[in-house]
Amino acid sequence: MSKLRVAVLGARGRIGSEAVRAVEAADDMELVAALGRDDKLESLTDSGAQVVVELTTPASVMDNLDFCVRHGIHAVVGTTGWTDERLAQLNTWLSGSPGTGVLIAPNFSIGAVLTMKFAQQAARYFESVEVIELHHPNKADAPSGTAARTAQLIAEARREAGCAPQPDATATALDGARGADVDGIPVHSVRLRGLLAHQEVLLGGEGETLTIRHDSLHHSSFMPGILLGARRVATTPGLTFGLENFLDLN
Ligand SMILES: NC(=O)C1=CN([C@@H]2O[C@H](COP(=O)(O)OP(=O)(O)OC[C@H]3O[C@@H](n4cnc5c(N)ncnc54)[C@H](OP(=O)(O)O)[C@@H]3O)[C@@H](O)[C@H]2O)C=CC1
Ligand SMILES: O=C(O)C1=N[C@H](C(=O)O)C[C@H](O)C1
Repeated sequence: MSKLRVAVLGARGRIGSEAVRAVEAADDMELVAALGRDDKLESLTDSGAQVVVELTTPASVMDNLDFCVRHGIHAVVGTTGWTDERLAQLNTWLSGSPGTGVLIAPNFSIGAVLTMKFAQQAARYFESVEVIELHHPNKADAPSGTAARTAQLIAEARREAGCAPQPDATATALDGARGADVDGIPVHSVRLRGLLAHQEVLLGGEGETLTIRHDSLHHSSFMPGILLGARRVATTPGLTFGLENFLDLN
């Protein structure tokens, strides 16, 4: 059977360099291009890449996906910075290239995907919910894509269950003291040398709290999800948001 021809964009970055090694080690894949900021996107078409793994920066990802979709190259995207406007733009591009698949995964690690699912399940049963994400200080953005997605999922679950807004009578003396407001859920970002990627969801009710915590201790935690995404995206046309769509979590 022929191997899946995979290219990595952002190949010299923290997660991109790990993805290069993971693709090289996969028996069913061939790494056909490993590109950095100054490399030409035409290398993707020249090398016959079928799937691109996009691990660059929020400033670069849209141009890269525009190129991929125009050339019918499927993409597995870990890069953060997704807004409704960006998703709408991507969907417009995809509508002009009906066979092409794009997976955007706010987080590729199974533990983080489960954290989001568990938080979504628990959200309706507690009066208060807050999200704390903790990352290395070189991370480009805050809050993390995972925390933003977690907060959105929690907010949706609470709306569907008819929950009241959570109580918070604080008069803040300093801007930011209560974190960022993501769809009504406070999200706090910690940047600390020594950390990699961590998240806690704190839920509180009368006389009890529940904490759901996940720790990515090494970039290897993201690799099974990236490889799964690369194997599945070519047969899943259109936009898929979240690795959970490729997992059987029931
Ligand atoms: N979804 C997930 O599970 C995960 C997502 N991420 C996300 O992935 C992204 C990258 O993170 P990280 O590896 O830590 O960041 P790094 O800064 O370490 O790596 C980004 C790399 O992308 C390169 N780059 C920038 N622009 C382009 C371009 N136009 N074409 C090709 N390469 C380019 C950079 O090159 P240069 O150094 O020359 O600027 C750099 O090597 C972030 O958005 C991060 O949040 C990270 C981990 C897991
Ligand atoms: O930049 C990182 O490191 C990570 N980025 C993603 C995010 O913003 O959620 C995924 C993970 O948290 C690591």
